[in-house]
Amino acid sequence: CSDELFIRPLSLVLSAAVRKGITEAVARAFKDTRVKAVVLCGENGKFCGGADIREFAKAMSGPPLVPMIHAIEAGEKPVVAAIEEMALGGGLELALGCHYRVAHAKARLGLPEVTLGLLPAAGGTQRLPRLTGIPAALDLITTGRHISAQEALKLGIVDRVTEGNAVEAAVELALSVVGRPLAPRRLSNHATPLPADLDGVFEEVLVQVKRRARGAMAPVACAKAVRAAAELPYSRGLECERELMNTLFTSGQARALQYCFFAQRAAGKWSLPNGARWDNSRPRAVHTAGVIGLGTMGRGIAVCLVKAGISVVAVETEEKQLDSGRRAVRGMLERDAKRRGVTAPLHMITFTLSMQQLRDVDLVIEAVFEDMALKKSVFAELSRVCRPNALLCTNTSGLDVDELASVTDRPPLVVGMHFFAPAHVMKLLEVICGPRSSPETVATAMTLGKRLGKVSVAVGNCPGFVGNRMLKLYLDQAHFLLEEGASPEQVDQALEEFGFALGIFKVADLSGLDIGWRVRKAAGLIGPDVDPKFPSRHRQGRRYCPLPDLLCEQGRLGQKSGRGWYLYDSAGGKEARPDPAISSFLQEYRLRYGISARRITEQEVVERCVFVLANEGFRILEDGMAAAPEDIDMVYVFGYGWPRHRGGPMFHAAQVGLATVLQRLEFYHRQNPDIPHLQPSTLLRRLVGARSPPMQQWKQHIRSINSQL
Ligand SMILES: CC/C=C\CC(=O)SCCNC(=O)CCNC(=O)[C@H](O)C(C)(C)COP(=O)(O)OP(=O)(O)OC[C@H]1O[C@@H](n2cnc3c(N)ncnc32)[C@H](O)[C@@H]1OP(=O)(O)O
Repeated sequence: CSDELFIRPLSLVLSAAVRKGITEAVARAFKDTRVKAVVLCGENGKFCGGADIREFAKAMSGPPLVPMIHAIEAGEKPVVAAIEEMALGGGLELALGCHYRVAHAKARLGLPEVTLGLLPAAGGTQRLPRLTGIPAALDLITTGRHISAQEALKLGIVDRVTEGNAVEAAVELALSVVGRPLAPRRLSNHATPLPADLDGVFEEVLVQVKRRARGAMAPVACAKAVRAAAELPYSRGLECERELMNTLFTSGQARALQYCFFAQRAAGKWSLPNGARWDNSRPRAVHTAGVIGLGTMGRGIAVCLVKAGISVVAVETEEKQLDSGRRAVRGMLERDAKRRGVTAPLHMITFTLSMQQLRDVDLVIEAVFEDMALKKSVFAELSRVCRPNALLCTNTSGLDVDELASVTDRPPLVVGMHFFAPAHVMKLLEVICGPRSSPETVATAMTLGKRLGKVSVAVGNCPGFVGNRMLKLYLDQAHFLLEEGASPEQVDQALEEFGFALGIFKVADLSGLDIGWRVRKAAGLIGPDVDPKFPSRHRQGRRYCPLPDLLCEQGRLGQKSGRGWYLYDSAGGKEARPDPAISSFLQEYRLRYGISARRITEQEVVERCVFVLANEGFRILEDGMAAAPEDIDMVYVFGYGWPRHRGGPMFHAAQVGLATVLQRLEFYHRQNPDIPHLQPSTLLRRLVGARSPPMQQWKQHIRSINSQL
């Protein structure tokens, strides 16, 4: 209409073209005497997803965001942001520069820059604290969490929430405020409301952010920028925001986190050598699912399915297990519902001892004990019981999916779905594509994973798949380092300093040392021919470390037994304490085998553990067990506590420099010629020979296109 001007950003993100469009249109609107007020809204019902992250890697072009937002705020006509669906990052900062904000009830708002290694540097760290106060701003800016429109209303971030059309509501508001003074609506004019104990608030936040993301720079910089809003006038606060942003922007951490953003999305775009892809294979609808086995994994999987709105039939073999499984699953669902203020969907799950109850389900996820014979008998039975087109999935963590498929009447409908414990919490799902899994089956498993809130990564069918195949070698290095002179706490500390959520020995204690023990027995590494008094340090033609076996023989099984690599207060105790008994045990061991302990540096711990991961990643790429380095990285970031701000083992190798990684591996291999996995992989050598091309080009250097996917 003639008295208003609608300005529509062109896309989801504030690209150079969109910034240009907004800048020019706002200037026109402010000049045009017919225009009384301005409403900013997005295209296709989405306000704005923030700056265009892809532009960060390029030279800056188009009008910068800060002056654009400043011009809006300084304008003499009211500007109202109509927030539909989302206002994130620079999008929310743009809205904060407007004089009023109206949000649709379903909209999400947030400043997720910290998750990209950045801070809200378009005035967000200065305007938000002035609006909400310090504690709320610190929370939103240092975590990057998205909030609902209702929470935004409570915090004062939006002025109105509507169930109806947000643009119409914004127009109504805009027209109603024409002529009112704008100065009080300019957030940069506001004084920041200060909490009584300012120092205490910041100290607490710094402790929290350092605990949450070890070694990550951005959350600390975010807190510093908010502190500037508390202590400095707006313009000086803005300078501080800019300086902090400049440091972050060029950091390796920001590059790694932005890489993770795109890698996570790329992992969903799977493809198989037969031409089947994410965009040409239709997933099946899944309304009902069976879960077999209600141990730790089965319980978590059942909870995920129910929470995603899928009816579940949960099967156990004995009344006792069924009862404890039922109690555990119901408890988890009830606690979750209570947290979210909703009713627990207990009616969506039935518990039974009869496999027959699975006859009508769309898909079954088997989560029984990791034993091939047992799993085969379950799959043979499922073949008889389930309807012919039901998908059969196994939650194996490393067994041959094709061997399981071979006992069924439907190999194309068999696929691996490897969840990570606890399955209702951990974000990773490895989808194991057997050589006979059909495109539709793979598409269904990948889509189901997404529906369960997981990051699904398609991987090939080899022992341990991607994650555990690499983990084995990482763990081996840690054990060898103990033999050579390190202590578990020294290794863990180095890895935690690097950024891992937990050191490898703490992880091993948490998972239970008997798991690996069983796997080694099954692999024939432990057996009657091993001398119990003096177990060999060489098995199957390579160096072998019997330390974890010796621990298991002593009943030190980890946290659950109160003792493992660490000491715990009681069985199941959480706090890991260094155990002097382990120190003596290691000394005696070295003495017995004539190993003279040497001083091991933090650098050696990290390089050997981390480079061996990347080295195996290169072998996985060569073997065609993962389609791209991004997939390997996402497995590690979402399943193995790899620090996201280091991008993943493959990204880290590229960032350190492939030539350096090669040279360090060669060095360690020369020192340890009996550890074949320290020998640099062919692909790594070839990439270094080709002058370390960027990751997107690595595929071109894989000689035999040997994809198992
Ligand atoms: C001076 C500095 C000022 C400001 C700094 C910033 O604003 S940094 C950016 C802050 N914004 C974000 O972090 C939001 C990132 N995006 C998202 O969280 C989600 O993409 C979103 C917007 C909630 C939409 O989610 P949805 O699940 O619907 O889609 P999907 O994630 O698959 O994304 C669709 C495609 O859009 C691409 N994309 C999304 N956001 C951005 C972005 N900010 N920049 C560039 N590209 C973006 C995404 O990669 C997908 O494309 P694809 O080709 O499929 O990878």
